[in-house]
Amino acid sequence: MSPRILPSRPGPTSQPPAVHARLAARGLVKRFGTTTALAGVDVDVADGEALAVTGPSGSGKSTLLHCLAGILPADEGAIRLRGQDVSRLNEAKRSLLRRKHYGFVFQFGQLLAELPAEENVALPAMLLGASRDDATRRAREWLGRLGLSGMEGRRPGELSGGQAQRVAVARALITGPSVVFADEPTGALDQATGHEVMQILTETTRAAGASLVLVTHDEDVAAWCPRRIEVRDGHIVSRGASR
Ligand SMILES: Nc1ncnc2c1ncn2[C@@H]1O[C@H](COP(=O)(O)OP(=O)(O)OP(=O)(O)O)[C@@H](O)[C@H]1O
Repeated sequence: MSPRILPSRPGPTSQPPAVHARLAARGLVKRFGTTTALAGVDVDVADGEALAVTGPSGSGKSTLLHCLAGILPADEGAIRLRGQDVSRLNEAKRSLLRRKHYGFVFQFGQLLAELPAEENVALPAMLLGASRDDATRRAREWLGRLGLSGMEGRRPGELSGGQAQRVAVARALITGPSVVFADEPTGALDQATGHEVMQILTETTRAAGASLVLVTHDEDVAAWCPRRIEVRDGHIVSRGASR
């Protein structure tokens, strides 16, 4: 079935999402009751690019990430992933979309506390049908690549904050995602550890051929991405190269 060109309910802009972009959104609107968190946002994410989304607290950064990643359905607007319309999927299909095509790194809490690092990393691969043996082998490879050899059996509580975020990066990349979404991935870390995690996140994401969408309020963290957009009151107020 060929994808629809236009959104069923167009947002404030009339342009359809760019077909050439890996991920493209047009006219995204998201309301929570009387609060308009996104007021008609257009975003393109190119193949393999790293894009920072900056802005003050409450500006709509996380809401934008959640809508782009299919965690939340937008109220209006259209989103295409590799040219395919993913705007109007139901929760079950959005869940499958996230599992198959996206990886996630959050500030903290995405690792399951009761599972050792290698099982945390292996889990997304198993959810996509890999056998336990295959998923565990791949998880160990990823943990080795991220400098965590010897720590495969440790639970998240037995890892430092920076080590736990490396596990989260491995977990995000094990399924070979198209796009990695990171929301304040260094928010719980000191500056030096945050720097280390950003280096690993940007390098491994690029090497894996995934695009990266990074939400942060921190200018130094945003600077790891070549391009950035700034959100204020649910609008994009600037677009350009990071410093
Ligand atoms: N689930 C929700 N229910 C009600 N209002 C919400 C919800 N999520 C976000 N909002 C509101 O939407 C607006 C944008 O919130 P959002 O979390 O996207 O901002 P943010 O830029 O990521 O902020 P921060 O940097 O503090 O995390 C805010 O006014 C917020 O209060």
